[in-house]
Amino acid sequence: MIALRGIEFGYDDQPVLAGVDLEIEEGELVLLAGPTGSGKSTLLGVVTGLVPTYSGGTLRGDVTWDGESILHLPARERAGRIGFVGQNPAAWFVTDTVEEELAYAMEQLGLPAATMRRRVEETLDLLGIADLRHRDLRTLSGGQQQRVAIGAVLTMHPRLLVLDEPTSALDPTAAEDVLATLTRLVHDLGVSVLLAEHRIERVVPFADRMVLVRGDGTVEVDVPQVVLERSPIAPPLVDLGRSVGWSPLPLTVREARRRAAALRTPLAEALEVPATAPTDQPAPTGTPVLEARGLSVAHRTTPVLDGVDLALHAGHVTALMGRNGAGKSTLLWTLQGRLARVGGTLLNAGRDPHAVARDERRTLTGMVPQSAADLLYLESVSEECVAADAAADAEPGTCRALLDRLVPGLDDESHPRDLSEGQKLALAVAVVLTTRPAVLLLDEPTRGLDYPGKAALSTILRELAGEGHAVLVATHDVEFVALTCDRVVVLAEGEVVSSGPTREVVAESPSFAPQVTKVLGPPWLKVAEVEKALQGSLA
Ligand SMILES: Nc1ncnc2c1ncn2[C@@H]1O[C@H](COP(=O)(O)OP(=O)(O)OP(=O)(O)O)[C@@H](O)[C@H]1O
Ligand SMILES: Nc1ncnc2c1ncn2[C@@H]1O[C@H](COP(=O)(O)OP(=O)(O)OP(=O)(O)O)[C@@H](O)[C@H]1O
Repeated sequence: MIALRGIEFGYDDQPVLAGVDLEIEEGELVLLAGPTGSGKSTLLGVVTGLVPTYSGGTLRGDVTWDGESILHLPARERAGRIGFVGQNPAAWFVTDTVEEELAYAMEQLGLPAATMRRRVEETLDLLGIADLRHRDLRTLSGGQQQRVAIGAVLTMHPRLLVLDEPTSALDPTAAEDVLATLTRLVHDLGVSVLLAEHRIERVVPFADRMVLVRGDGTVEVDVPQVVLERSPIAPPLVDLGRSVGWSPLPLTVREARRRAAALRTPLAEALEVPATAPTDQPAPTGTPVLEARGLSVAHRTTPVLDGVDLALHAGHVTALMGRNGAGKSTLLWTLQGRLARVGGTLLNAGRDPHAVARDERRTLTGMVPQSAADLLYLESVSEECVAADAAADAEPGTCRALLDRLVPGLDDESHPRDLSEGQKLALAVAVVLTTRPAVLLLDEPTRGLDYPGKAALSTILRELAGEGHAVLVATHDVEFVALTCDRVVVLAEGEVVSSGPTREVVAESPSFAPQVTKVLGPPWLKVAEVEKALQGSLA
């Protein structure tokens, strides 16, 4: 259906894509993966036509649709057949309400009113957003926005859907629902899907083929099984498979569980030995750094948080999880002090953050917001880093060193606006971490980060905790939680519905359990724990 031939693309003297050939057939779901900043969004842009029209840069090669070149067909004329949802869907909204947004693209195509009406209704149901239909787009949570954006392109019935990290803001259940919906379109209607994603554990089970963009701008294209044999980008299941020598590699939890039978005895034995059994941080004791009691918060007249109790202790990393729209971002901004509450008490180091002046709040609490790029306002990576060091009175080079751990080797002179999403996020995280606040709040800090980047963030947060900081991470990334967090607090409809040690909370929940727990059962959470236990039992 669509074919890329000999695609080369770059900015001035910086090559991004170096000779990409790719064909996508009708009714195929193709997963695009690769390191942060490797060129995934760029490749999607070549397909939609947004690159090079809006990106600048030089493009060589050809793009054909049913055999005819569309290289010079502008993006808006490709839009009827190629539907695109970008990494930051809210930035693309053109109307005010959910219903208007779903109808907008069809109006542009001049479809009859009755058709539009029917497709809006179908789409609201397909994506489970019927109750949001009259809502103002600006008041939606991140995950709600992502679903509306996907719905808005589906109404056009495109033959090819191009999606950039479509599940990054979705809770695990919503992500599975959206992927199941896409798969149904692929199987039943012959729609094709090209989808870039970092959390490939979510997509691999649905993918027909996988494209790995290597760091040098070339690609490897094959079935996921083959690409993952050697890929530096691999989900925990594949890491586990490689570690214990499974071949072929299992791609689904179900396959892995069958293979895992042989591990049960040695793992059970390892549990009996203190040196090889997984251990948890002892439960926090003493006075918390930050304590909220009975917090209630409303957006205008709509109650969002209802009687939330939460305590953050020095030395601990806590995860805040829960469905899209549960109130996680609202809670973080309330703890930070920006949002007013209608009830309850809140103390950070003995003070009420809402009552302190805005500038001083920043010294009490570090906050990486969901749209992390909002924190970046200077002209280059190095200016951001130098300013962050100066503002925090940190040793020169501190921010840059943090950044290099998250995404190595960014050019000092790059403009933050030109960074990939993951690079922007890493820079914003580095800027906030440089101030080393006693309390650190992060809202979905793994979007756009590859597995090595996430592992580095995990290590950095553990180090900060080790030095006595208190950290709270709102996230849907169950694998990151398993790797990083001691405790988990789950919100549902503005109330805390469960909280406790990570191992207990996620083991009890089919949607929050990481892959290792799903395959091996509790108490196993991480590949490293399994490796340690098996080495111990062989020794
Ligand atoms: N306008 C620009 N000028 C110079 N370099 C750019 C520009 N836009 C993007 N880049 C660079 O091109 C490379 C590819 O970016 P792209 O957004 O395609 O990466 P990605 O693989 O999608 O990353 P992520 O995983 O973070 O989403 C990055 O190194 C980025 O810094
Ligand atoms: N300004 C606003 N006016 C009205 N309702 C709002 C406003 N901002 C947020 N909401 C609603 O409050 C609820 C909680 O939103 P919040 O962003 O805190 O959720 P979340 O748990 O962070 O969601 P996600 O996981 O999707 O990011 C949602 O139903 C959201 O639609």
